[in-house]
Amino acid sequence: MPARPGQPQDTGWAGGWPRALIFDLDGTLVDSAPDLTAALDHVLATYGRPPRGLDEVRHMVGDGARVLLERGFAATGGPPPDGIDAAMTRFLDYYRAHIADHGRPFPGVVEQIRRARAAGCRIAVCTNKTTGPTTLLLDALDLQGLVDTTVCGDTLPTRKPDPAMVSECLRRFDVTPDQAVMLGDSHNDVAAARGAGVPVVVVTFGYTAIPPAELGGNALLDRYDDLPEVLAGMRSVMPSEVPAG
Ligand SMILES: O=C(O)COP(=O)(O)O
Ligand SMILES: [Mg+2]
Repeated sequence: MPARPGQPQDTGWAGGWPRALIFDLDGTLVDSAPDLTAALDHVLATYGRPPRGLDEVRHMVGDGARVLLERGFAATGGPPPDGIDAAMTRFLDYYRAHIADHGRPFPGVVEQIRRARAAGCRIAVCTNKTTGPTTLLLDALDLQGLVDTTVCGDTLPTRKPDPAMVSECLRRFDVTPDQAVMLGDSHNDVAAARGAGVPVVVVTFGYTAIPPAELGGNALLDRYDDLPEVLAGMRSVMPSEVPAG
């Protein structure tokens, strides 16, 4: 809403919450690495390759399943003999059947989403995962009802780190970049958010191989219980909070 002369600018934040929170999925909203590891190691085993295990696989997540598979094969002797598409089919067959055997929303995130929604904030999921597994995962964890829109790795021609997916979330919610906050765990999230002009909170419990503090986010989040405090700190330094006129 444009500010009237002499009135403070309406930034759209209400009750300490922005108008939109844009969540990355793997490593930010859901601790999905154990199921992704099981699926990757299952596929590798069918090719006689050794498992990679959770500690290694968690750092391979964030660029979509195909890249995860490519990384898994690269670490075990090279591409699959029948091609990556055949391996992808095996991966998706297994992953769909075991989408949330172990995966859970990170502690506290559901409560914070409920609080944000009660204050009128809308929730987007912005993930490089494709739409099929994303929908299955959100359904399996009863998150679908808490999410207003999802923009997935196959929604647009480009994926994160390109900013288009984040801009698409803003467009769907009809909000400006400073009325939204992105939460992510990787370089891809920070680059996409920054490219779209959206401030970004980096969670410190995600899957990045780069130390979270070095990703260049606006703030770090160690646990979801701290989210209101972290947002309050970010809001106090946002230029749009300076009263207009
Ligand atoms: O690598 C993936 O499958 C997607 O990862 P993201 O949810 O962190 O974007
Ligand atoms: Mg992620």
